[in-house]
Amino acid sequence: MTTSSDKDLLARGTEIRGTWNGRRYRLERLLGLGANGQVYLASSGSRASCAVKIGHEAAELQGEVNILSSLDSSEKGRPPFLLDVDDAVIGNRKVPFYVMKYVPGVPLRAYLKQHGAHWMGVIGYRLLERLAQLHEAGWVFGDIKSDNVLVGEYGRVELVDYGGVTAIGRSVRQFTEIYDRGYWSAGSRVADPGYDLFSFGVLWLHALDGKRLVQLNGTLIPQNRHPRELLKLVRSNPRLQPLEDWMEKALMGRFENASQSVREWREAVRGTQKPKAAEDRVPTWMAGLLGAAIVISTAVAAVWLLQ
Ligand SMILES: Nc1ncnc2c1ncn2[C@@H]1O[C@H](COP(=O)(O)OP(=O)(O)OP(=O)(O)O)[C@@H](O)[C@H]1O
Repeated sequence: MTTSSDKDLLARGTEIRGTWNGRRYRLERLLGLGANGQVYLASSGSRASCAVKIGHEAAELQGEVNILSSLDSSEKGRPPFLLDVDDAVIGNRKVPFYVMKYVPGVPLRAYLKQHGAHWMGVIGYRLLERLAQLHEAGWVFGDIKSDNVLVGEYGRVELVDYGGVTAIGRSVRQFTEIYDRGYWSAGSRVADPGYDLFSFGVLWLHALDGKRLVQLNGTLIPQNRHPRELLKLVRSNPRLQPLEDWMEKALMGRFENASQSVREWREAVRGTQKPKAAEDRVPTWMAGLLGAAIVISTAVAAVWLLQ
C-alpha cells in the first residue's frame, strides 16, 4: 500500500479543479495523512469549509465513496457528508479526490489530554448514540480508533474515515489491530454491533491508559490475547474501574445492541457522579478552584444526564 510522504504534500493555496464537475477547491491546510490518501481543509467559492481527500488509488477511494453515498442515502435525516467526487490534474498526474463535510475537532486522546478525562461520560454517550444510529441503518463503523473520533467544542463528537464501514453480516473491511475483536480472540470479524462496542471499550483503554495497553499488547503471545487481559487493565485503572461492569459487557460481547449500551452507559456514568460522603469531600476552597475549571463540562454533562 502506498503511503504519503512529506514531499508529496500539496502547498497551502494549491487550487485543484475537478475534471468532470469543474468545481475548484483551494487547499488551506493538511488535516491528516492516512494509508489511503491525504485530507486537506479546503474552500470553494462561497461554500463553507470542506475537507478534500486526495487518494493514491482510484479503486480504494471509490470504495470509500460508495460507502459514503450509501450512508447518505440510508441516513436521510441529516445533511449529506459526501459533497463531490472527481479527478484533478496535479502537476502532470491525474489524481482521484472526493469532497466531504469538514469536521472540526481533534482526535479523542488529544482532546482528553487538553480538557481532562472527566469528559469521558459525555463524549462516550454521544459516540454510542452515533454508533446506535449507524447500526440501526444497517452498518457497523468498523475502524473505531482515537484518530477517527474527532471531538470539538463542549465534547461534540463526530466520526471520520468511513473506509471501514461495513454492512452488518459482512466481514469488517478495515480495522486497526489493537482495537480489533478478532485480534483479542473476543469474537469474529463479522460486522455486528458488538464489533463496534468492543472497539469502543478498547478506545477508552487506549485513551486513558494507553501506555499499559501498548505494553500489554507487546508482552502477550497471540494465544494469550483475551478480553480478560483487557479487563485486568480496566479493574486496575481508577478512571475505568467504576465502569467495570459496562466495560465487561462490551469486551465480552454481552450487549444486545448499541441502544442498550447507551442506556447502561448513562446509568454507569451517573453512578460515578453520585455525591460523595461528607468525610470524602475536599475542602471548600479547593472545590471552588476545581469547580471553576470543570464548570463547563459539568453543565454539558448535566444536560444529557437529565434528558
Ligand atoms: N471530514 C474530515 N474533517 C476533518 N478531518 C478529517 C476529515 N476526514 C479525515 N480527516 C483527518 O484526516 C485523517 C486521515 O484521514 P482518513 O482517516 O480518511 O485517511 P485514511 O487514509 O483512511 O487513514 P487510515 O490510514 O487511518 O485508514 C483523519 O485521521 C482525520 O484526522
